[in-house]
Amino acid sequence: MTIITRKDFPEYFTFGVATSSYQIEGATSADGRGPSIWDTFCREPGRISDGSSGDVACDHYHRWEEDLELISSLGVQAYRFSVAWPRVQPTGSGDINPLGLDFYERLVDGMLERGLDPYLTLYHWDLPQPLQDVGGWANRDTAYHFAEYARAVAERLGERVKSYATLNEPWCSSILSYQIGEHAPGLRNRKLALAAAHHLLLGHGEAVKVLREVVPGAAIGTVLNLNAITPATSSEQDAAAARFEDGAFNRWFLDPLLRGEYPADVWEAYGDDVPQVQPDDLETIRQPIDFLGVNYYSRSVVSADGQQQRPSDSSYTDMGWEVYPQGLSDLLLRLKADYTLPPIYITENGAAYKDTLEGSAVHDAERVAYLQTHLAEVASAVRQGVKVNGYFAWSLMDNFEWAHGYSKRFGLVYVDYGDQQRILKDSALWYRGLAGAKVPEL
Ligand SMILES: OC[C@H]1NNC[C@@H](O)[C@@H]1O
Repeated sequence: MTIITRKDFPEYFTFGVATSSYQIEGATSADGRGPSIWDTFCREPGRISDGSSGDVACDHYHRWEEDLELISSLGVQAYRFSVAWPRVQPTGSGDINPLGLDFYERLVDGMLERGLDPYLTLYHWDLPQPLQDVGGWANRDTAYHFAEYARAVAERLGERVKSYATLNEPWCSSILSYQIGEHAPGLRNRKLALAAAHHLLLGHGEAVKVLREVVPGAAIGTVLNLNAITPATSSEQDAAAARFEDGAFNRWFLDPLLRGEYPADVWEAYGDDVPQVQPDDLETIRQPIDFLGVNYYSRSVVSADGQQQRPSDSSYTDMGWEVYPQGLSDLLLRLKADYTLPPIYITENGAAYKDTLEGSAVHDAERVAYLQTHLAEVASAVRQGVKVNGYFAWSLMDNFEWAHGYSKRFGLVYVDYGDQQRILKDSALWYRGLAGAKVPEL
């Protein structure tokens, strides 16, 4: 296995860790926070594999100072976190809740005091429930409400926040949520899902306009989950299936954001389910961004019969995802070849494994290997000319893994949910050795 060191990365390269509000904060009714679609979803029987919710999670809302100390101890330069819209604007429109903004102001100031660069995500899936009551992202108005929420956050936090990402993984908050039904609000309607995807992208564009006005000195961008996609065999049928999957999963978001158009092949296949697009929408969506966040976990091996293939010579994480590091460099080189790109950040990369606490240690060798091999691919892509400015490990600590509840552990830090103790896994120690290393004299 390729052993990588800090000198494999450019001097300017940022190492960080990432989390999201609903997955770690808990305190779901504290200080004026309103209900989100995930609070609702978790109460619907059968939606969450272990019947849990984010009501307590990692209790980060109360333990944020301890957690900032933990992040700082990892030697990273940056912390990627998200703001809970329902804390800031409990109904999703109208009144702003100052106590909600107070929490994020404390958090951001706490980062700055510890020399951590705040990388903020405005929307990581916790939509205020009252907006869903009138259609959620399938309702075009939500895009405009999102821009006003972005204004409230940026006006309070300003350019103390180095980087503002509008969305996290719009494919998940539209297709997985409104068509596949695995995520909140748990609908199964492709027309609504494609409308939600369009309005998420429109909300991104409207929010970028607001952020350019309010925080012109901050970096502004968005975050997509993208897959490397491989046909199962060399047959034309499998190749066509892989092209379509690439179109529906990757290009459906990349093309509007970076080219101002939807992929024509996929648009045609969607027939009457395509979204209603107003004349100026795509110009709004395609505004220039300062960075593109890429979340990469695995690849898709696609066959014409629609079955996901599982190559027998690969290993798999606890999520059942193939460990395929080369897919990350393949993806980055493809993005460079096919698009005019802003700088890229790997805003999420990591793996769930069944971790075992042994005294006060977790020997997660598989996760160390996963991180090492994927970071080696990032270094390779950088050497080949892809402008990657940073990498955020998913996740800082074990947390609420959506429909899997607390049954999947992605953290570099183990969380004992019984007493909320945080315990550094071997992967945290390894990552500290890389991220915290002094940048070699060039
Ligand atoms: O499934 C692992 C992660 N993927 N991206 C979004 C995060 O919220 C997930 O926990």
